Amino acid sequence: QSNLPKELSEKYMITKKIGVGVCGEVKLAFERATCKKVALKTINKKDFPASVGTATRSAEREIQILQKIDHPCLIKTKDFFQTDDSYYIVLELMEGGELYDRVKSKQQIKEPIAKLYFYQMLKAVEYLHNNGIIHRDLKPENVLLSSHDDVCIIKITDFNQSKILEESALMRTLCGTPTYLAPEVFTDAVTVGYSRAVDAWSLGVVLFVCLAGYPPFYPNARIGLSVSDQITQGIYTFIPSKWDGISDDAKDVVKKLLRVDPNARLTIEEALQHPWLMDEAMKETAEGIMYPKDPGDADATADPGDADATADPGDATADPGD
Ligand SMILES: N=C(N)N/N=C1\CCCc2cc(NC(=O)c3cc4cccc([N+](=O)[O-])c4[nH]3)ccc21
Repeated sequence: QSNLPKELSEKYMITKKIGVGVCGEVKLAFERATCKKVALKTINKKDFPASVGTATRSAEREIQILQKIDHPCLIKTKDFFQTDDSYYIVLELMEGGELYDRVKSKQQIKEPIAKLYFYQMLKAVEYLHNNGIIHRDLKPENVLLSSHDDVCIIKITDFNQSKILEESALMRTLCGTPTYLAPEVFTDAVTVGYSRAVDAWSLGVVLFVCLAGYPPFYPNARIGLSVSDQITQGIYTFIPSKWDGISDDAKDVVKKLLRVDPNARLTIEEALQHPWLMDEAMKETAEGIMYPKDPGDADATADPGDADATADPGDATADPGD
């Protein structure tokens, strides 16, 4: 093990590599005191945005978010170390690995399972949005599965691109008397504050990939249309051979999330009210694994030591769009 922090190797025995991410790797580790299995994610500091200043700030913002969030479908950090060139984050083990690999190996995920995973993603992103956090990088690589079983907990990870919404100057302006306020300030206000809609779009793409086994937007899907043209024009195809066995309700959710106009796009709340998600059996299963009655069968019993240091939202830079 290259220059690991002493405290880290004293507390954990690090063994084999279990996942390789674009930025750093994930290794299986054992907490020496309890013999409990954990995951150790290493993130090279050089993988954060260029100049040192913002790198540390963006890294600190992510660590802040990771330590503040508390939801069954969001990754929980158990410990944290750093050296000059790397961050070492100890996490709950997610033995099912990335949703990306599950979709790749299964080609298409059965509709009821895709719905169970999608419901959990919606609940996790609903929690983030209610806490003024936008993920901005939702994709199958950032959705982890707690086990190899179809019915399992999913957890969203990687808050590298996340933004914390804070009260904006525009909000303060709109609270004052508008005597001297130009009309465009009001019209602009209608569209600003929709940056969270990007997460709804991304979940639409993730759902499409889980159900169909191929993405809605990809090179040469339409001759002469680049991927970004396909996206900005909202052009994609439900290939019959892949979609024939899938319900119209499922297709309808995808259509309403993949709306180019963010104001017309389903919000997370609206998606949770869509007929496709009005499935009591699925919800019962989901709530049962998210909030197990008997703490014994919790996937990772919360360690009382996991103090959730609440970050002050004012600390981070808000997305100018907000
Ligand atoms: N990039 C960034 N700035 N923040 N990223 C982050 C923030 C810190 C948490 C975090 C965790 C992961 N990934 C895992 O945990 C994980 C992947 C995986 C694959 C197979 C098996 C297991 N497992 O059996 O556990 C796995 N755990 C990927 C990115 C990030």
